[in-house]
Amino acid sequence: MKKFLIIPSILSADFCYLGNELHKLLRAGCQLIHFDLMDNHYVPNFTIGPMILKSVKNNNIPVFFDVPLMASSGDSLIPLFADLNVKFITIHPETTNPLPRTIPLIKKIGCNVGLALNPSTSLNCLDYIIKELDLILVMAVNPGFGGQVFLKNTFKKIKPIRYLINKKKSNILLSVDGGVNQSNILKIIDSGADYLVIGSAIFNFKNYLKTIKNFQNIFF
Ligand SMILES: O=C(CO)[C@H](O)[C@H](O)COP(=O)(O)O
Ligand SMILES: [Co+2]
Repeated sequence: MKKFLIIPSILSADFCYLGNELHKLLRAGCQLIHFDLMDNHYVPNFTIGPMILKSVKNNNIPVFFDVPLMASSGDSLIPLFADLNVKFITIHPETTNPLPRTIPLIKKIGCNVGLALNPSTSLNCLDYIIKELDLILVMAVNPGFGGQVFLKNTFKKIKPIRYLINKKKSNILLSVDGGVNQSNILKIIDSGADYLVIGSAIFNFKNYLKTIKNFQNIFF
């Protein structure tokens, strides 16, 4: 059976009870949490920033974060995430300096490097940079909102990336984000995803433990 990990996308959580939401996810076995930073400029929505992660850390909630920077001034935000239990900082190539200048900023603060590919972003941007990456985040929706429909063309992107990673015998993780649910998760895993980022198909249900177990039992 292929190994995969469910990564809850906190965008769909109830922010009034964020600590409680994180504890519920921990009880459901999720330690890595996807935290989209949105600036209402690069994407037409606004979320939360590093202050919240600081509060999570100060309250000793033992989670780690994958932080996609959906923000126009992506580079200037990177240092703000140092020492906040951030495992991956994931950048959109459209938002940064040339990637060879941005990637060292992420490594400097001890985080792993993720690259996000929007539905319209070509795979060509991987050519010169793939060996610097720890994670490729394939966006299956246009970034900005939870609860959108998975774009079927995404499969045409997941498969060649998986092929490329395997060909290079690389450990890069392949993550898929947007519109993942019970009816498409199996096909997404079969196409080669390691991480499944899931928002509404977890948070729309009361019992996260049961919902996440149902996703994990998909092979049985
Ligand atoms: O990056 C995102 C939106 O830009 C979210 O992570 C993504 O949409 C997850 O939510 P859902 O599973 O509800 O689609
Ligand atoms: Co996301």
